[in-house]
Amino acid sequence: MLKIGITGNIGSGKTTVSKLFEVLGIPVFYADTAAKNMMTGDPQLVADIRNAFGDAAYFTDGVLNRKYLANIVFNDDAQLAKLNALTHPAVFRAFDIWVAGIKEAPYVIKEAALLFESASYKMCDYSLLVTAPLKLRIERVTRRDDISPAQVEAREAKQLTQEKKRELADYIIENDETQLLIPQVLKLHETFLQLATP
Ligand SMILES: CC(C)(COP(=O)(O)OP(=O)(O)OC[C@H]1O[C@@H](n2cnc3c(N)ncnc32)[C@H](O)[C@@H]1O)[C@@H](O)C(=O)NCCC(=O)NCCS
Ligand SMILES: Nc1ncnc2c1ncn2[C@@H]1O[C@H](COP(=O)(O)OP(=O)(O)OP(=O)(O)O)[C@@H](O)[C@H]1O
Repeated sequence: MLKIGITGNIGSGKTTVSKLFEVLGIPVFYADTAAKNMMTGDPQLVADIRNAFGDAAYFTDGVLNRKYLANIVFNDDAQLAKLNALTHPAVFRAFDIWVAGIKEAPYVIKEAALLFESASYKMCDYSLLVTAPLKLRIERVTRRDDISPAQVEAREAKQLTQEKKRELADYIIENDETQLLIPQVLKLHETFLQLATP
């Protein structure tokens, strides 16, 4: 099964692009959502996170306290590395299980914020980067989330630069609002269908 990894820096539009591929019938695995599901649903991971970050990482009803955790990890590289070391292996395993369960698709997509940083692109056949200028990405994320521009920039600083990712990516979608997204997605869909044809 052909595997395409979709990534992009914070606010680039990788989830928006992934949803367009879903509309075309392509199964998409959302690594970040999988991570979050396991961070509340996998008892071993929950115990590890409580041990590493304290019981305050969870509300009393078991919901992950994302603000608390974000405040710790996005202000301290060692803490972020600790969280990544706990969550990423679990996400990798979940992706393999998910792919094994897909029977009838020409190709599948893994959407992951940290595709290149976590080396999970090595488990994909091709990578697709969604890009947009930082100013626009900050505007998008502060409009979408309860987060300040400085907090968006702090997260951006924890990710490989967009320029570095341009060098690593096999395909690029420019989501800077000068080009429409849908035609770019349709063109790549055709390319991936051809790549998937034996
Ligand atoms: C720290 C958490 C709780 C903060 O939650 P919050 O709702 O504030 O942010 P959200 O998850 O929506 O992430 C928004 C964006 O932040 C950036 N981001 C998230 N996790 C990371 C990370 N580990 N390193 C760098 N940037 C990150 C990404 O651009 C992401 O798309 C959450 O991001 C998390 O659980 N991260 C660990 C899981 C993970 O590594 N996910 C990344 C892909 S697998
Ligand atoms: N071309 C576009 N035009 C207008 N709004 C857009 C466009 N692309 C994305 N957005 C909006 O910008 C915000 C960020 O997009 P999206 O959530 O897809 O990005 P992301 O890369 O997955 O973000 P994050 O890294 O924060 O998870 C969303 O609110 C989305 O609706």
